[in-house]
Amino acid sequence: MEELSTNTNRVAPCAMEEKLEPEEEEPVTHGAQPIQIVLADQDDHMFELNAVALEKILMQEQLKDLNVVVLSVAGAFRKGKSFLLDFMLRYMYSQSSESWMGGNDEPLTGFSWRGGCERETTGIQAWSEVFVVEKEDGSKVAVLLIDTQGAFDSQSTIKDCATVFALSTMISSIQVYNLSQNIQEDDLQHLQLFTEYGRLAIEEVYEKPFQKLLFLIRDWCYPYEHKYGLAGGNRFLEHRLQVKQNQHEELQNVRKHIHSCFSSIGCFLLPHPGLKVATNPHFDGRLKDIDDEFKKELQNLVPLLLAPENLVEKDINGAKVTCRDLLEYFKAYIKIYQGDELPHPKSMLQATAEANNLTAVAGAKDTYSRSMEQICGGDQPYLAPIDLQRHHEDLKQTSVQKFRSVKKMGGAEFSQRYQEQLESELDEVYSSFVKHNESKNIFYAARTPATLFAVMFFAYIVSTVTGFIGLSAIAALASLVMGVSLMSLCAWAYVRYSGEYREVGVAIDLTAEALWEQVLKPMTEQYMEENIRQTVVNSIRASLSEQMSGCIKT
Ligand SMILES: Nc1nc2c(ncn2[C@@H]2O[C@H](COP(=O)(O)OP(=O)(O)OP(=O)(O)O)[C@@H](O)[C@H]2O)c(=O)[nH]1
Ligand SMILES: [Mg+2]
Repeated sequence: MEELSTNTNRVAPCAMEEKLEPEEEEPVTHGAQPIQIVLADQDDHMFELNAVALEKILMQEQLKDLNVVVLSVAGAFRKGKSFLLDFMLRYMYSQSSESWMGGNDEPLTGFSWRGGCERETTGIQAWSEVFVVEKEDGSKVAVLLIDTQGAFDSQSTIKDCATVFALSTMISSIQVYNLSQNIQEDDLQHLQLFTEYGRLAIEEVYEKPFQKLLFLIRDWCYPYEHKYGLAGGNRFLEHRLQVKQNQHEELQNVRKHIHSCFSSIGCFLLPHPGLKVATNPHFDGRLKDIDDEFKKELQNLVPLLLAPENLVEKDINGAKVTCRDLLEYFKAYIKIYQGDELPHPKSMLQATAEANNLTAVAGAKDTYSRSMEQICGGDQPYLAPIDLQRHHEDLKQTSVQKFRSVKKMGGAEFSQRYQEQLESELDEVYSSFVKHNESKNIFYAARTPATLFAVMFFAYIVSTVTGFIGLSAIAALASLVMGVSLMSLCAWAYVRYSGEYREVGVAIDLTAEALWEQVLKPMTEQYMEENIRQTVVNSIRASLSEQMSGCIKT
């Protein structure tokens, strides 16, 4: 785990040249305000970049070519993210002073924060003032502070939460993962899911796609086990993220994934700020209402992230990113999340239920295919179509029954969709079995040459008769048809023999089939019908005349 140290240095806040509309009427700090750079649409769950506002922040003349440091705070909703960022703002505005935390009676302003159980921040907000910090080597960097929509509120889908978290991880160089009381396994699983969603959007992934991650545990209640602050936090995290030999693969994978995503991971344990902060509706952020222990640790935490020597410049694929570049990256990343190319992250139950149902569909389909293979597979002889259909219906029913008998998550209504999918997939498999079976029918196989022969014979008759009576134009046309049919027949025979030019063979088959279906088959059927009719009429006549002669005799 990386050890961080504190220090102070010169800072010049750089306000936007043009005043931007604040998102809401919130108190402003030093004439600056939070700017909504990513807007969340509540109804269609889409995110939109406010490119104009972001451009105004990042493309200021004195900033655009400076390397950028982006600190973003993300995590579950209502856990004090915006509150913490406002202390960071205080530090950035007055870090030369030891008393950067401000006076005891000063209300806390900046990013909008409040008590209560309903969410406050939506989408992604940036502080309109970008701070220019001179590092120890004399180089200047631009520091941008970002606040994000809290995850897991009652209005956001898992995809919304994943999108905000992934965007925050992708654009930041320092990501603060704000947690409450402990690191639970589901916190790690969500981090894995969300960072994977971010990694998926990056085209070329080098070894570690993201930079610094700080687990910030609020309301830490176990200082007797691991002390407050970075050292205690890092020891605790080391213990939590340890990959052990006898650990279940699932637990190992989460840990390996997190290690593989960030180049530096740390943890800070922050004490509870006191009951006034947590429960008093009139608390407005004054230091006098906050517990001393919390203030002491906060005094250490903020410089660990934002002191000049601790600033981590944003780096993508080994190249430093300037404010101007960051704007372009932001535009590109948001486009990916607006498109359809990425899979939709789902809730654990939904993903598990889908996997259960898909496995049951695959199992049932496999049973059907294996049984059908035994009935009409490659080695089996031709089967009468009516028998084939009967087998299909029986096996389809067995297969659906098998699907229904497998225990699946998600409920009956959910699995009905998969049953329908199974039925339509079975019908598709059946139609390919039908084609395969037909190809074994010698008459079916001979249909193309028979049709071509019939055409040639008919054309020969027409050509001879019309030639004889002097209709030479029609005779020539009939000879041409005969020649084309003969050539088609030769070509078809060659394709069937050699297996080359298969598309020519398919075209000839299709033409012959059309001729068969449209002309020859109706003619044959008509002829057969006529024959049958004639036979029936004759037999009725015969039996009638027999009866009549019997009557006359009696
Ligand atoms: N228990 C506890 N409460 C805190 C802490 N820090 C701030 N709060 C309180 O938590 C409440 C919510 O603070 P916000 O900063 O608005 O929380 P948020 O995480 O930004 O919330 P959303 O914007 O809705 O995601 C406020 O009443 C704060 O006083 C902390 O460390 N522990
Ligand atoms: Mg907030």
